[in-house]
Amino acid sequence: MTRGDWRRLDESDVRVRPGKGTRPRSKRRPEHADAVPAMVVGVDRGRWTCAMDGDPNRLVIAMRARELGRTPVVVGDNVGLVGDTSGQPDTLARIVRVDERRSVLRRTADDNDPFERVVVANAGQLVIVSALADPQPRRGFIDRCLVAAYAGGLEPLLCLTKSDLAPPDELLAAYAELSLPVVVTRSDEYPEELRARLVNRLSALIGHSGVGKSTLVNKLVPDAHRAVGVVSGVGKGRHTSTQTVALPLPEGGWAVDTPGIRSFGLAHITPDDIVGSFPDMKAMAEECPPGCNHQGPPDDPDCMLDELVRTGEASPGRLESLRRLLESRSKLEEYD
Ligand SMILES: Nc1nc2c(ncn2[C@@H]2O[C@H](COP(=O)(O)OP(=O)(O)OP(=O)(O)O)[C@@H](O)[C@H]2O)c(=O)[nH]1
Ligand SMILES: [Zn+2]
Repeated sequence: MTRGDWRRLDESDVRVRPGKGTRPRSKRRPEHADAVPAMVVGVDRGRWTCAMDGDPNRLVIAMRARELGRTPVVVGDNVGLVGDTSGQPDTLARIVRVDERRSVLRRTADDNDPFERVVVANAGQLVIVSALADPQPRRGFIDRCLVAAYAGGLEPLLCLTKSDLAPPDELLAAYAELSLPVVVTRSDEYPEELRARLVNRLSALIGHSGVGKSTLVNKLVPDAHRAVGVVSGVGKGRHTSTQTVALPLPEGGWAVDTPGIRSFGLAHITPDDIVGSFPDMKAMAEECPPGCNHQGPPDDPDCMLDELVRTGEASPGRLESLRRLLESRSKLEEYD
């Protein structure tokens, strides 16, 4: 997603958001025909930092136009801006359009906020950062991240850090059957493979505190602190350490740090939402009885996925891995 082609992934973006069929459009369209495209890279108290044309060097601060009401606008959203888009100090543009999202990462409702919320839009990739030791890896957490990724339309990438402290073999074996890309890093080596996988994409990074996420981000985005500073300067000086921000990668693309996400919204995800991300399973799952949870016998004795193993189209381990994920969807929160 270098500048210029950052919106090309889905041309349908250019349309006004669908789903408002009853409202006459003729009134709104001429007014916003001049709206310029931008990507949201930071949000702070009613102010959105937007990169014009996806260019990290052309940041503009915007408010949400009144006509959008409370339409959520989150990091990664592609928006249309009108008004003062000069980016000069003390100027404010208006967001008049939010394009349809290609993917969504949701966080769970919590005590202060009963609604599940989208925290990152349009990320192509979810980088699940887990240390191999100190802190110990937590399979339950990784599984829940995978479910959130598959259901939200993001490709997962497992990033195992601190390989100087423990070998990755056991975890690699646990996820081998999911054909999931994995990179292994240690802080005394440059994370070359990870860098290559982030170029020209919008990637969200998730991981527990202490796994080495900041260490990685600081290597990948040499001026990360400055970039974050730009965003925090926007909303009257508040600390942004708990904010989700998109950091520009030197070669193009963005890494979205998500320090604010403590758990994922998995409540409304169905087994089919997850199975849909497995091309080799999807078609067969459509042959299952209605309401099949794809767990196999005894709960789902007629699940057709077992057929894939019988015919040798899928390995028993792969089906088992998928079922473990399906199960983790309904498990209690393990992410603190
Ligand atoms: N041995 C070893 N230590 C590492 C490695 N990467 C990071 N650390 C250390 O682990 C600790 C946590 O690293 P951070 O990068 O701050 O971790 P984080 O995930 O950003 O944690 P928060 O800042 O709390 O969100 C620091 O003391 C790092 O020096 C590594 O590859 N090997
Ligand atoms: Zn089934």
